[in-house]
Amino acid sequence: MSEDPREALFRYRDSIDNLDAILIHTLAERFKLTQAVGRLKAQHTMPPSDLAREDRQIQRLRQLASDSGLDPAFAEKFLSFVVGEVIRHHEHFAREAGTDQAGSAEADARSDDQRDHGTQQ
Ligand SMILES: C=C(O[C@@H]1C=C(C(=O)O)C=C[C@H]1O)C(=O)O
Repeated sequence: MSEDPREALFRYRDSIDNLDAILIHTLAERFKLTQAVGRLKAQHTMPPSDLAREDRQIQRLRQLASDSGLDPAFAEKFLSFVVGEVIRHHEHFAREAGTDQAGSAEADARSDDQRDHGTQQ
Protein backbone atom coordinates (compact mmCIF):
# COMPACT_ATOMS: atom_id res chain seq x y z
CA MET A 1 0.00 0.00 0.00
CA SER A 2 1.29 3.48 -0.82
CA GLU A 3 2.23 5.98 1.90
CA ASP A 4 -0.43 8.28 3.34
CA PRO A 5 0.06 11.56 1.37
CA ARG A 6 -0.04 13.56 4.60
CA GLU A 7 2.76 11.39 6.03
CA ALA A 8 4.76 11.94 2.82
CA LEU A 9 4.17 15.72 3.05
CA PHE A 10 5.40 15.81 6.69
CA ARG A 11 8.45 13.76 5.74
CA TYR A 12 9.34 16.13 2.90
CA ARG A 13 8.81 19.11 5.21
CA ASP A 14 11.11 17.64 7.86
CA SER A 15 13.91 17.51 5.31
CA ILE A 16 13.05 21.00 4.01
CA ASP A 17 13.25 22.34 7.58
CA ASN A 18 16.68 20.69 8.04
CA LEU A 19 17.93 22.20 4.81
CA ASP A 20 16.58 25.66 5.75
CA ALA A 21 18.55 25.38 9.01
CA ILE A 22 21.69 24.51 7.01
CA LEU A 23 21.12 27.54 4.76
CA ILE A 24 20.79 29.88 7.75
CA HIS A 25 23.82 28.44 9.52
CA THR A 26 25.84 28.57 6.30
CA LEU A 27 24.84 32.21 5.71
CA ALA A 28 25.67 33.11 9.32
CA GLU A 29 29.18 31.61 8.92
CA ARG A 30 29.63 33.38 5.57
CA PHE A 31 28.65 36.73 7.13
CA LYS A 32 31.11 36.18 10.00
CA LEU A 33 33.88 35.84 7.40
CA THR A 34 32.74 38.74 5.23
CA GLN A 35 32.50 40.96 8.32
CA ALA A 36 36.11 40.06 9.15
CA VAL A 37 36.98 41.02 5.56
CA GLY A 38 35.02 44.27 5.95
CA ARG A 39 36.93 45.21 9.12
CA LEU A 40 40.25 44.38 7.44
CA LYS A 41 39.35 46.51 4.41
CA ALA A 42 38.18 49.39 6.63
CA GLN A 43 41.43 49.32 8.65
CA HIS A 44 43.55 49.37 5.50
CA THR A 45 41.40 51.77 3.45
CA MET A 46 40.56 49.17 0.81
CA PRO A 47 37.36 49.70 -1.23
CA PRO A 48 34.30 47.79 0.07
CA SER A 49 33.55 46.05 -3.22
CA ASP A 50 35.70 44.13 -5.67
CA LEU A 51 33.78 43.77 -8.93
CA ALA A 52 36.41 41.57 -10.60
CA ARG A 53 36.18 39.07 -7.73
CA GLU A 54 32.36 39.20 -7.93
CA ASP A 55 32.47 38.49 -11.67
CA ARG A 56 34.59 35.40 -11.03
CA GLN A 57 32.18 34.26 -8.27
CA ILE A 58 29.18 34.77 -10.58
CA GLN A 59 30.77 32.64 -13.33
CA ARG A 60 31.69 29.94 -10.80
CA LEU A 61 28.26 29.85 -9.13
CA ARG A 62 26.44 29.86 -12.49
CA GLN A 63 28.49 26.82 -13.51
CA LEU A 64 27.88 25.03 -10.17
CA ALA A 65 24.15 25.79 -10.46
CA SER A 66 23.92 24.54 -13.97
CA ASP A 67 25.83 21.33 -13.05
CA SER A 68 23.37 20.71 -10.18
CA GLY A 69 20.13 21.41 -12.03
CA LEU A 70 19.56 24.85 -10.47
CA ASP A 71 18.69 27.88 -12.62
CA PRO A 72 21.98 29.83 -13.10
CA ALA A 73 20.04 33.11 -13.23
CA PHE A 74 18.61 32.34 -9.79
CA ALA A 75 22.11 31.53 -8.45
CA GLU A 76 23.38 34.87 -9.79
CA LYS A 77 20.45 36.82 -8.27
CA PHE A 78 20.99 35.08 -4.93
CA LEU A 79 24.72 35.90 -4.89
CA SER A 80 23.96 39.51 -5.83
CA PHE A 81 21.45 39.78 -3.01
CA VAL A 82 23.92 38.42 -0.45
CA VAL A 83 26.84 40.53 -1.73
CA GLY A 84 24.64 43.66 -1.61
CA GLU A 85 24.18 43.07 2.12
CA VAL A 86 27.91 42.36 2.57
CA ILE A 87 28.79 45.67 0.89
CA ARG A 88 26.37 47.49 3.21
CA HIS A 89 28.27 45.99 6.18
CA HIS A 90 31.64 46.93 4.64
CA GLU A 91 30.50 50.52 4.09
CA HIS A 92 29.33 50.66 7.70
CA PHE A 93 32.77 49.49 8.96
CA ALA A 94 34.52 52.01 6.68
CA ARG A 95 32.33 54.86 8.01
CA GLU A 96 33.02 53.70 11.57
CA ALA A 97 36.78 53.63 10.90
CA GLY A 98 36.60 56.99 9.07
CA THR A 99 38.15 55.41 5.96
CA ASP A 100 35.07 55.50 3.70
CA GLN A 101 35.66 56.65 0.15
CA ALA A 102 32.25 58.10 -0.74
CA GLY A 103 32.32 59.22 -4.36
CA SER A 104 35.31 56.98 -5.19
CA ALA A 105 35.69 55.45 -8.64
CA GLU A 106 34.92 52.05 -7.08
CA ALA A 107 31.66 53.27 -5.54
CA ASP A 108 30.69 54.89 -8.85
CA ALA A 109 31.52 51.69 -10.76
CA ARG A 110 29.32 49.67 -8.40
CA SER A 111 26.32 51.95 -8.79
CA ASP A 112 26.78 51.99 -12.60
CA ASP A 113 26.99 48.20 -12.52
CA GLN A 114 23.86 47.95 -10.40
CA ARG A 115 22.00 50.24 -12.75
CA ASP A 116 23.05 48.00 -15.65
CA HIS A 117 21.85 44.88 -13.81
CA GLY A 118 18.69 46.48 -12.42
CA THR A 119 19.75 45.80 -8.84
CA GLN A 120 20.23 48.13 -5.94
CA GLN A 121 21.69 47.94 -2.47
C1 LIG B 1 34.04 39.71 0.88
C2 LIG B 1 34.59 40.56 0.00
O1 LIG B 1 34.01 41.81 -0.28
C3 LIG B 1 32.96 41.95 -1.23
C4 LIG B 1 31.95 40.89 -1.05
C5 LIG B 1 32.09 39.70 -1.71
C6 LIG B 1 31.34 38.48 -1.25
O2 LIG B 1 30.40 38.63 -0.44
O3 LIG B 1 31.70 37.37 -1.68
C7 LIG B 1 32.97 39.60 -2.81
C8 LIG B 1 33.67 40.65 -3.25
C9 LIG B 1 33.56 42.00 -2.64
O4 LIG B 1 32.78 42.83 -3.48
C10 LIG B 1 35.87 40.29 -0.68
O5 LIG B 1 36.45 41.22 -1.26
O6 LIG B 1 36.32 39.13 -0.64
